Amino acid sequence: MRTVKVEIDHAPYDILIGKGALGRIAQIKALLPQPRVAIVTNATVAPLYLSALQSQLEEGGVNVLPIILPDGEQYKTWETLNLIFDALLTARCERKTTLIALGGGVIGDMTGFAAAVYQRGVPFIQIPTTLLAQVDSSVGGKTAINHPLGKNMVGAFYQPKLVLADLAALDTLPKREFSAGMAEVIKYGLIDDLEFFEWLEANIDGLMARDEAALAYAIERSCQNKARIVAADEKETGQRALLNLGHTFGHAIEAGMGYGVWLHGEAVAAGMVMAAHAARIQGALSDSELARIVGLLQKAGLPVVAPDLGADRYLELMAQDKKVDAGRIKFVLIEKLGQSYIGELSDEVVRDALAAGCRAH
Ligand SMILES: NC(=O)c1ccc[n+]([C@@H]2O[C@H](COP(=O)([O-])OP(=O)(O)OC[C@H]3O[C@@H](n4cnc5c(N)ncnc54)[C@H](O)[C@@H]3O)[C@@H](O)[C@H]2O)c1
Ligand SMILES: O=C(O)C(=O)C[C@@H](O)[C@H](O)[C@H](O)COP(=O)(O)O
Ligand SMILES: [Zn+2]
Repeated sequence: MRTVKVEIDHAPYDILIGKGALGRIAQIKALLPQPRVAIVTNATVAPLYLSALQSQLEEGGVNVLPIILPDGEQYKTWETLNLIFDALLTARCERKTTLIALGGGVIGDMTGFAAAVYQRGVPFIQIPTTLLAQVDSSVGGKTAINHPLGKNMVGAFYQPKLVLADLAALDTLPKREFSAGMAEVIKYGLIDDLEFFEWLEANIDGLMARDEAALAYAIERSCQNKARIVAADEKETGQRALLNLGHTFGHAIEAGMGYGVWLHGEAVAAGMVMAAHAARIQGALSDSELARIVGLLQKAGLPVVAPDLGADRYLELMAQDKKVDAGRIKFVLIEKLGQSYIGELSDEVVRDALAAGCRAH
């Protein structure tokens, strides 16, 4: 079992990565202020992993309330969040009840938000079951729901007490969802870890074949990168925004196409290609470096051409981005291969990058 430590000073916590992490009941129990948990999951994950977790907790003397939500990004809403509160209140869950998120990023984001606000805050634990959730959404404490006008528009920063990333859970993950997780993995290489980007180029076949050692390394390195960035800037007053590489374009794709049509990771992949085009236009990337980024994303089974929503529609959607400051859109930009920064783009470069990102390669 690999352990990554997240050192946010008021709330340090561990990320355990490895086969069997889901069965680390002692670690969970040690953190419970009261032997009572609510496991929030969805209709797809429940039949796969809920009963094993629930029975092990119950055998350990923990009272378990399962809450099963509908599955899908389109359900990351106020209405679904309310189902969690309805269940917690009906079962008279108290302030010392711990919420456990068992599922992908949608479940993690909603459970974290529910934990942040239920009775003004209860403890929560992340048990991520998708690759994306294991490398990204379960770590760092961003929680949210979507709004028809924009992604993750209502939420809170609220850290989990523990993250259990069980590699065995990935065995049941559909290929398309696995690829979506790879987008966020590749993102870390492009943000500030050229060595990891090159390791990914060398090991992409093994990763796509879900080789256990390669996967464990990629998840650990991704979590280390995320933990380092979040520890330096938990509330995104500066450098944490680097984790948004490809997301300004990507969130516009998700909202513009209708939540759930493009998976988050797919939209981020096409968004990173748009960011790479902007860098190419500005001379920060060569043609061959742009081709390396596109090639790696393609080998990971990801789309590299964005839907053509029209530049004006993209600009309208991107104007809702949470990084907008005094009306100006801030982008995560590529300085060179393996190094990114936060900055602005001229209207002309944005339009050229949007047009290039929507054209076939
Ligand atoms: N908080 C953050 O820092 C952060 C970071 C990245 C993404 N996100 C958010 O995460 C969400 C995307 O997460 P996701 O890609 O995990 O999507 P998801 O939660 O929708 O899960 C993807 C699909 O896989 C299913 N699934 C989950 N685990 C499975 C398993 N082990 N076997 C079979 N099927 C399984 C789910 O039911 C779902 O149908 C988006 O809402 C995105 O905005 C948040
Ligand atoms: O943790 C972060 O910070 C991230 O930006 C990680 C992203 O992968 C993730 O999609 C996040 O939810 C996006 O945040 P948002 O603030 O743009 O909604
Ligand atoms: Zn993301």
